Amino acid sequence: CQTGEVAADPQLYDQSYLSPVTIGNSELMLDFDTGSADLWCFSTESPAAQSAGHGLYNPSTGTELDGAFWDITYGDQSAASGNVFADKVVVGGVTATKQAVEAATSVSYEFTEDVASDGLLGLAFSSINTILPQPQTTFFDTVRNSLAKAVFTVDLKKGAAGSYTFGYIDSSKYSGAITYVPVNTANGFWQFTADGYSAGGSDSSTGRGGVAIADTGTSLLYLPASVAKAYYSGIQGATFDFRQGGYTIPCSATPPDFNVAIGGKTFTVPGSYINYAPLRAGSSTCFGGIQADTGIGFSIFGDVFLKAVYAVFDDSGSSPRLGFAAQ
Ligand SMILES: O=C(CN1CCCCC1)Nc1ccc2c(c1)OCO2
Repeated sequence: CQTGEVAADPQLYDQSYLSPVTIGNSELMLDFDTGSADLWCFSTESPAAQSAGHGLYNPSTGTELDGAFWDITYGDQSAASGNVFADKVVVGGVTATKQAVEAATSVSYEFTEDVASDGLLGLAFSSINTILPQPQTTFFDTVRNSLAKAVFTVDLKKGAAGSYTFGYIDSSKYSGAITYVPVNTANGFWQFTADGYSAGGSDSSTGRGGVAIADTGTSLLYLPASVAKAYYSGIQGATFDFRQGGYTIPCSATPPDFNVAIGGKTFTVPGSYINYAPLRAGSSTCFGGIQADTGIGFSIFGDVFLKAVYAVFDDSGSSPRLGFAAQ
């Protein structure tokens, strides 16, 4: 019965969180992403112009999956593609002896520029793995039956190292009870329904809830346009800046706390988390941590929300469920 824990190191402004993973005989820093289902990394096959500064996987330790290839495009239109090897992958002591490791032969500039990240480790459902002609399992699905309990947990923090655990829930990491809600796996995401939202101390709702996904790979909190609009209407100097691609606020603002009702419980995102980051170094205008989910099709509970809670991704029962507790 395997269990394990690995650190989640925040990158600048908590834009993403990176964790050490041993693949074959190299240790790489990967972005654990509950919003996708591919484990891919920069490799010795990647063009040098794209992989400069990144840790590389050397497929010589693996066994090539003949004829298998992968090609993924994320919601922010970043992309990567390549071929596939079966190799040993170890995360916090939890070992998958033959994990599908997707070696990149091409990546978009967003990944080239993010020199701290050597790739992604997908933790969504294997139904959306992009390997063709035969999709392969995520790391969690590969090791699931060998775990003490078929769960992983997410404990991200603002500006500090958090952790992911596999195979167990750590009661020292949260307060109060864990509130569980059912997950709809039809789209391959950890998808659930949020009941409603409100701002500040008031219980004046900023809007009804809706369909949402828990996504560690997305930095911000994308909500229905009406909820985002109502939230920013309470902040002096807040504006929707279409050139910046979303709501901005004065960096000097103190945004109100943001409350989310899930499973009949209310979880609070401190207002400071929503004063996300200066548009550019030294700017006095900041990008908002809450943005509209217009065009996405569902809300995205990314890191701005997840770093305010302890989250349990539970596939140990008859159907998957998500648990949330106050941190
Ligand atoms: O693409 C992502 C997350 N993605 C995770 C892998 C690394 C690159 C970023 N999130 C996302 C998903 C939907 C979106 C969006 C962003 O912006 C608008 O719609």
